[in-house]
Amino acid sequence: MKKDKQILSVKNLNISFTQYYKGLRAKRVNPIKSLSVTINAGEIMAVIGASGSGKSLLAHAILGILPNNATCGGDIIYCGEPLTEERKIQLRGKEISFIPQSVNYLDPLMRVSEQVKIGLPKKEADKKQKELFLRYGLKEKDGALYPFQLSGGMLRRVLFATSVRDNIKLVIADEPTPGIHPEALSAMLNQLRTFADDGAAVMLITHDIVSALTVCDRVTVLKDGQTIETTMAENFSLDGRNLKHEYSRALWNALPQNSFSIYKEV
Ligand SMILES: Nc1ncnc2c1ncn2[C@@H]1O[C@H](COP(=O)(O)OP(=O)(O)OP(=O)(O)O)[C@@H](O)[C@H]1O
Repeated sequence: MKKDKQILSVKNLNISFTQYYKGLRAKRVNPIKSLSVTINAGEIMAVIGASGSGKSLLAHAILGILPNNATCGGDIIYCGEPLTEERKIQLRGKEISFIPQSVNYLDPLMRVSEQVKIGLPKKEADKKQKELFLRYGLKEKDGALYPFQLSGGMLRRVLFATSVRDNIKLVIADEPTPGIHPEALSAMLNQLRTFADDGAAVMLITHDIVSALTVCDRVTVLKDGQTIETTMAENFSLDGRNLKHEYSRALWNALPQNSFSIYKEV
């Protein structure tokens, strides 16, 4: 895929909710007012902002998973065409990959190895699932477990592994890395870079801007449901301090780059 081609363009997104109380329409709230972001092929865009600024709602609007009481305005263009609700359903889990913030997206009644296989070509599913387990430090025996039997950090890795598929054009990663081991962090950030290097557009929603700056190309800042800044990662500064320059390079150098030596089965 040609790099620099625009994959995603969100223009003037507006989301409001009708809230009900005891079955009666009570009031409308409008947390997303005018939010715009574009992401090109080959690019990782970090989306940051305070809690409640609208990061997850942006992701959910793109993916078509807003609740029924939401009204959504503005334009979402994907590969040059409007991303209709029907196309969202068709492309989700195929061309459009989602790494959700909540581990509740995992099926509580399905063994984790089966969940990692969903959407993989049948012939290669077993082999690929084993590769993904190795890459994200999951042990073979973890595969036989159900989500409630895994630790929080392990669940994050399972969620991440379910997002790695062939032919992905857009990745929406909503806070994929909280509370995980440095080796898993390194593997996940490397995977996001690989998605982009293979031509995908990647949206990385996060509060961990120092980690994000190790891999992202640009940063979009949201405040109260609006885009207030989009800048190159190299130039991003907070209170006058250039974070990439001062911290992210050091973090990247400190992260383990050998995948999961300590997890390998003996
Ligand atoms: N179903 C809903 N009904 C009413 N308001 C909602 C609904 N879902 C989200 N909101 C509101 O929209 C705002 C943005 O929520 P969102 O989840 O996008 O925040 P966020 O930036 O992802 O926060 P965090 O960093 O804490 O995950 C919040 O004020 C939230 O309360």
